[in-house]
Amino acid sequence: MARHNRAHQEKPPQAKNLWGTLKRIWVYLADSKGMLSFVLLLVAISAALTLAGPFLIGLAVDNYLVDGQTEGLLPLLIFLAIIYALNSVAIWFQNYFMIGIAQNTVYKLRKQLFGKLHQLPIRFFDQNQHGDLMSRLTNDLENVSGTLNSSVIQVFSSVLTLTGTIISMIYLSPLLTLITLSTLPMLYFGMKWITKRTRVFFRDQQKNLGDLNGYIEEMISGQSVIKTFSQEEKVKEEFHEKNQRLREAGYKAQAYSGFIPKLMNMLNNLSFAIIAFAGGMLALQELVSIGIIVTFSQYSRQFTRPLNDLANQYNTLLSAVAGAERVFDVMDEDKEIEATKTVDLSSVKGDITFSNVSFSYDEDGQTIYDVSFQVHAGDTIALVGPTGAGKTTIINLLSRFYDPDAGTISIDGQDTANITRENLRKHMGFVLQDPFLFQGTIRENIRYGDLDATDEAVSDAAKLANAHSFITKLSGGYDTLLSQEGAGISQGQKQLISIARAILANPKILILDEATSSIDTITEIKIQEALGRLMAGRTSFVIAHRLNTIQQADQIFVLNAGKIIEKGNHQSLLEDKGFYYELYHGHLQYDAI
Ligand SMILES: Nc1ncnc2c1ncn2[C@@H]1O[C@H](COP(=O)(O)OP(=O)(O)OP(=O)(O)O)[C@@H](O)[C@H]1O
Repeated sequence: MARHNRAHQEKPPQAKNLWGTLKRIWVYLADSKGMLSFVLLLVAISAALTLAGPFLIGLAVDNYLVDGQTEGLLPLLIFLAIIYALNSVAIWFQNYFMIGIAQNTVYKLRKQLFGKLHQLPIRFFDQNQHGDLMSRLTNDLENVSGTLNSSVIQVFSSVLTLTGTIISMIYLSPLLTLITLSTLPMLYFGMKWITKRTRVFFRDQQKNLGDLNGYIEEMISGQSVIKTFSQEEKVKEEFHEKNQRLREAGYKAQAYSGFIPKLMNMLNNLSFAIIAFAGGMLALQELVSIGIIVTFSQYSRQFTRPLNDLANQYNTLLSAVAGAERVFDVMDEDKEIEATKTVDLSSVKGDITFSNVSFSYDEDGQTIYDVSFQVHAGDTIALVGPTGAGKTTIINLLSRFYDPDAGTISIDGQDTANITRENLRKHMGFVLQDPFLFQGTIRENIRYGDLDATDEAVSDAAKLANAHSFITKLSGGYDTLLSQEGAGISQGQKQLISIARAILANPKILILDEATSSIDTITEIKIQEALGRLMAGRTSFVIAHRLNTIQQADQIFVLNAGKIIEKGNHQSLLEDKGFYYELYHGHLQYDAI
């Protein structure tokens, strides 16, 4: 079946919602509320200990060092050492528990995102680059996890330390506090200038990373096509372009955010100089003590550090929010909707009716126009017509990969819109041109048709599918491990395995997409024979490319430009001397017969 992968459709740039996204992340974090409270308590303890250090050093200077009195100094220093040691222990525990919380949160996000992918319609996968989706599940989530690990603690600790430091400073000397804080406006405007730019660049960086990953994924899966068409140079060029774009976005994001520590450092030194100078002047007038100047010089670093941390965290936070937004974007996609009142089809006969079905993939143009037909249970229907006529689309509608815009499709008289997709597809089997085999043994791949099947049932199905003899000739037999996508066995053998899988699933309705690629005559005969057995007693829709399938079909639907233009069996259609007759005699270009 031709799956037309549409170019990745970019949504128009939207005002991204920082607080909204943070709130959504909080909902996940809130599940570990108890643990988080404990971490925050530890953060508060270590913030208090951080404040106590310089305060005690100031005391030591004023009470002991300035007076030259050493008695009592030692216990004070021991006390100071204990405070610093306790602080380290508290910090270690904060990190330890926070890593657990972050991992839990991202585990839940990952689980939900992966779950959501399975609820999305095929349309979504047609419209989004697969590698980009993978990037959301890996890079973007990793980004969120990394930030949670560090940011939550940093932000709380910075806010507490900052508030505590300023309160202590005001307590010690309001005047010196005012002088020290005079560098703040410079800091504020500098930061504003930088963060305004970095936010855009971080988003760009994540987007370009997703784009590059998507490209790499596609190029790795399409390696054989690239090689057969000698497109290596073009691919390298395209890669180079995307790689360059990522480099530029990354460079800008990092370079601008790299200014932040430099700016902080400069202001740090400046405020240190201001304290030394202004403090010295005040001390000369006996307005402050030497101890207070020492405490202030420590505190000034202590308040620029949390500010620095906050600013750094703000950037990491922005990049994580950009990642989280990309995750939430997928989570917010509309799920496939099932009817509220569904009928349960436990068994089906296989009568199928299309009544005035119309459908278009997008607003650009209609794909299927007013298609109506009736199929009796057990019949074989061949869908023929030029490429792009709508054969695959008819199948997509029947199996509800897409729903019609108008008209109804029914099975045994039941509108399929009222049957859940899962229920519907239980009664359908697919044998596609390029069967998808998973990494695993041949047995597991056949058993995919019915997970409860015994080994004996698997080999019986393989026998009916003419696959048994080639499987037993493989050195590993049924336990032969197939590498990804079934590499390691031939195209014809893959077909036989997929037929065995369909036989095991035992569906009432079959969808067959005949391979157009040439398969050697012996395998071809084996496939035809196996298909004959598989189709017996089932309603079969065949996107037919082979003459004998078409000739033996009970009904042939000739499609052209989304309409069924002729119906009948091979003989009657030839007698009509219409489109089919022309196709058959090669008067019309038709690459599928
Ligand atoms: N996912 C999609 N999104 C948008 N348009 C699509 C999509 N899939 C198919 N189309 C368009 O719908 C039309 C019918 O396509 P369809 O795949 O049904 O043709 P087909 O008869 O099966 O062709 P082929 O024999 O080449 O497989 C084509 O014009 C195609 O470009």
